[in-house]
Amino acid sequence: MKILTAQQTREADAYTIANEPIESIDLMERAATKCFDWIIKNYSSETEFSIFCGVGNNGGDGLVIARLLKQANYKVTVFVVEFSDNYSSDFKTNLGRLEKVEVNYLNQDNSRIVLRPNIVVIDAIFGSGLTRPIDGFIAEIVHQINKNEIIAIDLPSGLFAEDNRENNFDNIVKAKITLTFQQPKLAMLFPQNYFFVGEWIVLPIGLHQGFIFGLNVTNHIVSTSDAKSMLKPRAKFSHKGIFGHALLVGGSKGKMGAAILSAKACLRAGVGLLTVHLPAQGLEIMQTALPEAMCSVSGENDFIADVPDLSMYSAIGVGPGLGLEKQTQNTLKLLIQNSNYPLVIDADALNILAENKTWLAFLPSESILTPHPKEFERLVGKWDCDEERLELQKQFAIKQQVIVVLKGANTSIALPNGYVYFNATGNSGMATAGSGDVLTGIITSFLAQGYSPKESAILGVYLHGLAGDVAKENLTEYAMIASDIIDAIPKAYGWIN
Ligand SMILES: NC(=O)C1=CN([C@@H]2O[C@H](COP(=O)(O)OP(=O)(O)OC[C@H]3O[C@@H](n4cnc5c(N)ncnc54)[C@H](OP(=O)(O)O)[C@@H]3O)[C@@H](O)[C@H]2O)[C@@H](O)CC1
Ligand SMILES: [K+]
Repeated sequence: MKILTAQQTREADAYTIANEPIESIDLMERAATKCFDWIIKNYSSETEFSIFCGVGNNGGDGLVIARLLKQANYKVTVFVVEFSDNYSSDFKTNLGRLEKVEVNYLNQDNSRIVLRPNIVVIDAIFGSGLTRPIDGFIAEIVHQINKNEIIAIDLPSGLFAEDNRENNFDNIVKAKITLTFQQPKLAMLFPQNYFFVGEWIVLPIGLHQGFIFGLNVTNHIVSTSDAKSMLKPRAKFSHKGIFGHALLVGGSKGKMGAAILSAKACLRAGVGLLTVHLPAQGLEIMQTALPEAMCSVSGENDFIADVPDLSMYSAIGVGPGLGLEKQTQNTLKLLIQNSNYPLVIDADALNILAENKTWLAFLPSESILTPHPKEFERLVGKWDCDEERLELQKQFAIKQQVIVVLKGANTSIALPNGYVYFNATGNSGMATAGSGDVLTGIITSFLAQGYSPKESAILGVYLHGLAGDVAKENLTEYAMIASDIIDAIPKAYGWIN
């Protein structure tokens, strides 16, 4: 699904109004009704709401929600934040339609409000029309409402939809929930903004699909239907050769578990055959822990010191538990030089690359690098904010012609053409030892099965997160461990299929 900028959203609104066609006031009614429907499903009729409305169209949404909640017998008070006397036309119309609701006007001379702690605030002060950081009396209002539970409409007021580098973070609404129209905004996907956005929920409002289809957009969010459309059916009359032969290179003394987790995830994700290249001491461990995997054994006992014959494999993943021995580093160099197709590179393999940046130029194009933020920092240096981090990620992917999977909440996947796909599955329980090794196994599995590098990265990250969500349902995010993510892969497949 495309992530439109605020400007593109305005264009999509205008195009929808002109070509659906629908009156602007009716589109507002449709959007706000979606919010109302969500609110009444999630808040009992005992709830008391204070709705803070600006005088633009975000405020107009707030007024429609106030009217509908009042009609449904909720207790509702409206506060109009008069930042301008230039009311939008749809705001004016909806103010006229409001009946039997107390309306208070707040401005420069009168910005005092008293809110009891149990009141739920609906924030409709600013949406996508914000043009500068909030200050003055509006900032005072924001500070006061921030003490209460807040549902933000479209965006938390004060947060820009994309870039917040110039913003004043003291004066932004801190929502518990953000009900956002049509698609998440880029700023909602940055971990730094979680504090303001809370949990975001997308409410489709029927913007013109043909118009959105034609837009050139670089940022995307992976939806369930995107994942479904990528997943290939498994033919009835198939044999294991059809589903590829993956090679995983990993393991060292004390870190053999990482190779096992990766290997098991690779098999669970559906690869036909798997060989793991291991230090000699890993042979018995792997054969006992995972009889389905074949082993190729390095000459050294404690670490990997040579590259196996690569001719029979359809994909290679390297890194889990690899260690940083000098001979292992040379092995990685040879692997990079000798591989004719993209590699999946993780963990210690990334750390070795960070120490030997000249090797980056030799990576097979469309190789998939899967760093967590600290590993990415070792590759590209420090950043000040999430906007800058995303820029660095895109630039790195374009310059090296690789795919960068930057792991974290809303893992982002940057492609060699600069396009970025954000993932929305997964949860904090996945921040646990071995979770990354599982991801490497899954992505390598998809590559070996004949998925393109782009599909392997996007689908791999999606399935990994979804398996984490399945595991969370059964085990809570406190208690789950990496093996649980692997065990949940079958059910996660069931959710996509
Ligand atoms: N039909 C549609 O299009 C639909 C739109 N929808 C809804 O409309 C929302 C967008 O509405 P919008 O464009 O009216 O912008 P909104 O955020 O309400 O405010 C704009 C006003 O704020 C002002 N202003 C900005 N920053 C300021 C500041 N720091 N301090 C003070 N003032 C400031 C700015 O003034 P200016 O910058 O011109 O001085 C302008 O007057 C969108 O988020 C969604 O909720 C949905 O109903 C679906 C259908
Ligand atoms: K808002």
